[in-house]
Amino acid sequence: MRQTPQLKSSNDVIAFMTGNFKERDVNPNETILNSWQRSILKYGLDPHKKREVEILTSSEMQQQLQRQEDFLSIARHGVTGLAKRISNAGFSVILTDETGLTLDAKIPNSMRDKCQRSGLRIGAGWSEKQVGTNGIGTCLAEKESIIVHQHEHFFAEQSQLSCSVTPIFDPMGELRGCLNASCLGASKKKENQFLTLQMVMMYGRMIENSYFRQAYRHQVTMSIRPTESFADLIQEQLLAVNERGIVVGANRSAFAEYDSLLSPGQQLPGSQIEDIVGQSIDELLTKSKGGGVVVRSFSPKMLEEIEIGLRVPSSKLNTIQPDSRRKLAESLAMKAHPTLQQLAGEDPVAQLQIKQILRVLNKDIPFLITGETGTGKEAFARAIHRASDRSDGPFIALNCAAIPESLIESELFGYRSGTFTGANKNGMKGKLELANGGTIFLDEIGDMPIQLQTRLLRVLAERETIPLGASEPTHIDIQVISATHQNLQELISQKLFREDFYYRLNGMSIELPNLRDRADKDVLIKYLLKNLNPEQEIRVLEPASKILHSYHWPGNIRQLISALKFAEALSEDNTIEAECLPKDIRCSSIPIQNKGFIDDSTDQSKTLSNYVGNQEGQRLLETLKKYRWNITQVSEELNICRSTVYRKMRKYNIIQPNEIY
Ligand SMILES: Nc1ncnc2c1ncn2[C@@H]1O[C@H](COP(=O)(O)OP(=O)(O)OP(=O)(O)O)[C@@H](O)[C@H]1O
Repeated sequence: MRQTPQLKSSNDVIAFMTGNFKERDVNPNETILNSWQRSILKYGLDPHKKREVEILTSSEMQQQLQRQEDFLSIARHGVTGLAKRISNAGFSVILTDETGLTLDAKIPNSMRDKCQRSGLRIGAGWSEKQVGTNGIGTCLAEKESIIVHQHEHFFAEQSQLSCSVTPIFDPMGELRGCLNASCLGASKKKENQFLTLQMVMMYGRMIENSYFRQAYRHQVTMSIRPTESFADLIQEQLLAVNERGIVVGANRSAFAEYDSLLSPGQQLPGSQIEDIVGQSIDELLTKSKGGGVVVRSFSPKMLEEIEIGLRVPSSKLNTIQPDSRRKLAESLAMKAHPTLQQLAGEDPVAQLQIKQILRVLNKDIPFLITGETGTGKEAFARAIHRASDRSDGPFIALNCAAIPESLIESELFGYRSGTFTGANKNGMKGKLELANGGTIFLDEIGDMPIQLQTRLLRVLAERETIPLGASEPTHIDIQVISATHQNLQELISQKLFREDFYYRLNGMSIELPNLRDRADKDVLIKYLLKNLNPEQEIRVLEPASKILHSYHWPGNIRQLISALKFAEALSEDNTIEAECLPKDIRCSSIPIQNKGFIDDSTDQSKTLSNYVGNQEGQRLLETLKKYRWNITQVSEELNICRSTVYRKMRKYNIIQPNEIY
């Protein structure tokens, strides 16, 4: 095997890369160069060493597929459609998640063995960190459509592949995965792959658009195109509007089309639909007969005639009178975001909380919501906004854990034109400015980098923000709601969270109960089933109800919703039997009500081997919770190694909060 020289300076790295490219007869573009640089410097990879693609075991993959069920069912048609068109030409089609893990693969039969050997298979990990420069990993890192052709791949093992890949974003603009078409032994010319890339991009956009429609299925959505124009799927502009005719969502094409046409300070989300398409929501509903007919209108923004196709989330809208339409639209929107009263259900603790919230509402008091994943922190924040005097203003959410630390600052404060090279030339409004007159929801606040806590603290005290690159501060009037599943007091003691920032955020704290502790599970289940299927009353039979009551619900209400959806789909005669529930819930045998069977009195009793079957799972779950899911501490307490903790967690279907859904 060849030895790679020591690369001490960036000049060494450049010389090393140049040598490799020359040897391979590759003329790399900037994307490939950057990716090679990352592979060497960031991930410490060596192109002269052999590197196989890592494949998950089938049980690990099973878990991943369950977690990604929603994404997969949305993307499936796109993957199959693309495969139908290009598999005869020898292409394999691959769908991955945002980490580069292959979730779905359509491989031409004749090439199955070859492709499997090259790692074109479900369960294969294609991140740059794992295999250096490659179509999938590099597309995910760069968040743009790319071709990685043959010897541009970092490792020789992949140099037979030519990959055309496009990223897939969810309706909130978050990277969700990518769609890839790969072929083995293509012609040497990279240009021959350009058409394939166009096709992949088209199907990628179609997946994003069905994702958009699925996410906004409870809202009116509209597809807009210039009259008489040739239907171009990549260009399909989609908008979602709420019951007051305010744009609440837009797909990539709509953003690209309208954002530059809006007046300074105006943003697409938050705009009145009338300003965009020249008709109010009521006019559109009436003229389209509740969504049945395409409406023609003159767009004051595009300054041309457009056609608007509406999708209205209930067939009832076709038959009712225009003036009652608004009421129905309102009730549909309510369903998408429950009110405070709906959230409280009949849980006495939650009802008391609501009373207290209503007492302090509109008094400029920040709320801090805590609770495990899926307990409804965001739902509560939205309901508080909706109940407040600011309900007509924007509700802007920032998930501090979901975006890289380096981007939080610009997301929050925005920047003015000319601040960064490569950034939007018109600058970007930060979330704080966007939330002006409304509410900002800072989700997973425990993940806010400490230096930004200092900056945000100042903004909240002075009610002024200075975007990056701006000279003048902008006044802001916002309600702040933050949320976390972490113990902020503990973060404070570890010096990871500022105490003064904590007090600034914690005007009133709202601690949401875990689902397993809620006293009104039956009422909640009834409410959720009614939401899932307003037309029919769904009954839950006693054995199924018992399981729903005794399961430990690590994913709380979100997991319950997903279990009920699953059960409803399998139910017959509107009756949910135990067999209709997802297997992991049916088979999870951790009887949480069976308290007291664990003897904690001696140190010896802590050892996991003292417990058998259900008791072992129960003991593990309790220890995990006691140490807030710190696996090292749990392994020490239970006297087992870390990998055994993970293995046992899998065995008992124990899922760490925030790892699910
Ligand atoms: N009390 C409730 N009644 C009915 N539905 C609820 C309730 N609380 C939450 N939900 C629903 O449960 C789902 C998950 O809620 P939400 O996203 O607000 O949880 P979360 O605590 O913010 O989760 P995470 O910490 O993982 O972001 C949403 O669909 C929400 O509408």
